[in-house]
Amino acid sequence: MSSPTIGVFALQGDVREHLHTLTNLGTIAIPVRRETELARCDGFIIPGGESTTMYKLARTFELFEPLRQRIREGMPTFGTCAGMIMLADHVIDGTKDQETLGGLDITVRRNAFGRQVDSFEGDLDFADFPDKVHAIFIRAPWVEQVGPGVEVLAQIDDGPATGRIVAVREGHVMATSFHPEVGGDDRIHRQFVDLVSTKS
Ligand SMILES: NC(=O)CC[C@H](N)C(=O)O
Repeated sequence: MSSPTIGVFALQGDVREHLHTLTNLGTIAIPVRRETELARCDGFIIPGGESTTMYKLARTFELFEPLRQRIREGMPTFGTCAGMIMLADHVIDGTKDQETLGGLDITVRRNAFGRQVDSFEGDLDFADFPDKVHAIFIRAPWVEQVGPGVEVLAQIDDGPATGRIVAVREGHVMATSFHPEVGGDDRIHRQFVDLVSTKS
């Protein structure tokens, strides 16, 4: 099969790291700022950044509705950190006018880990990977509730946040609270590319 084209939401956030990882995995990775670029994509990544700014820019650039539509129609989509917030059906501690694309039947809490430990790293068990994933959290959300169709892929297993859900998948949509695009471990991206390849 020919290489899938995977778009990265490029109006805000750590776009370059995702493009780099996707290119290394042999996909055609493109930054997406407008609807015509979105139309070329077999799969899509929403990076870390600032979800309220992402929301506003997506509206301004008229990407919000087309993107929401593509996700509803089944385009495999992966969100990291702010991207997870964008894909959540419900947000706690969002700003008043913040809307999300939705796609995951989850409730996320923004900036959930609190000010004092707002950024940290740790090793996590992740779904069926034999070795732990090194996870980098930067003012990250956690998943407070999941609907019946949502698969939990990773949870915090140490410290005061033990048990908090930080990676999920529901059908063609997956998300992590942390940043797998940073740090050189491409296993989660690889899993996403497999998901795109089986769907396209
Ligand atoms: N690193 C990140 O993506 C942080 C997410 C940010 N706190 C938000 O609410 O959008």
